[in-house]
Amino acid sequence: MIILKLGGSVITKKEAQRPTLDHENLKRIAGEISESLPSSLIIVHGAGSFGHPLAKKYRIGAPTGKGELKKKMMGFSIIQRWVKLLNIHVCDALRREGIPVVSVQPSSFILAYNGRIKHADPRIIIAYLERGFIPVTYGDVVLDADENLKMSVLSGDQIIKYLGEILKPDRVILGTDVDGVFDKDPKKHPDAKLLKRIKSLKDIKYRPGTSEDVTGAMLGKIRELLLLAEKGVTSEIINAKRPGNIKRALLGRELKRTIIDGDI
Ligand SMILES: Nc1ncnc2c1ncn2[C@@H]1O[C@H](COP(=O)(O)OP(=O)(O)OP(=O)(O)O)[C@@H](O)[C@H]1O
Ligand SMILES: C=C(C)CCOP(=O)(O)O
Repeated sequence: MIILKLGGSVITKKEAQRPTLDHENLKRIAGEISESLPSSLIIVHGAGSFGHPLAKKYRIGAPTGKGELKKKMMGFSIIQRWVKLLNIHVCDALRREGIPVVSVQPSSFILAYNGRIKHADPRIIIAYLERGFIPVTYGDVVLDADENLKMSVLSGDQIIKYLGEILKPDRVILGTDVDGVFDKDPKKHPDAKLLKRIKSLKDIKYRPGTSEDVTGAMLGKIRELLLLAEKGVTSEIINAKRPGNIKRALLGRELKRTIIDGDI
């Protein structure tokens, strides 16, 4: 079994202020997946410009101020709609390649407490997998049992950690828009060096998030993957913007990447 994440930085134009799909990348990646389909696959995708700017605008995941609840609930409803629409685009692209996808909406079956998954039922995903479907789930907004927060943002990366821990897949592959994890942000520092392996957060010298990414960008991702590694599941981050990389990764071929295997 493989769990594959399609990063929001790949399938959307993440810097856009409005939700904007990257049709070209999505179509190409759907084709690559169909050419290298493993016998058991779960796809998780990020939100990119369909989620992060709106989650920031409506302060989802931040304490709810006096008189703010109604506005936040409207925001929740709007974001839930946009990420669902992105999921429809992703599923459509995969279906066009003949892949029997099934959409799994996190906000309809996951409850969080303080931003972390508190209650969920993975049995539906397992049942679809057993019948040969390819479940496609995604970063979403969810209800939060913390009375201050009331709602929070659930990243696709946290879903990967959750599912990885339970399902113990053979491989966990995260496709993003850079070749892996560098010692500093490669988009800002041309001299950044690609790290082949990460065992701890200390391996990254310079760790800013991005102001527009509400789930911690690369740092948030690594945190989840290190937690997953503690449970004995290794993961890898690859560049899904480079044509052919998803296919190579799914087929287990050589490519640039960072392996996250923690202190085990
Ligand atoms: N040390 C680092 N190594 C690699 N990338 C980094 C680093 N620091 C910051 N980044 C940034 O992290 C970004 C990738 O993380 P991001 O969370 O945006 O990916 P994603 O999973 O595709 O997005 P989404 O959360 O929308 O699904 C890169 O575009 C890169 O600029
Ligand atoms: C911003 C929202 C709604 C989900 C974030 O998921 P991610 O893009 O996987 O971090």
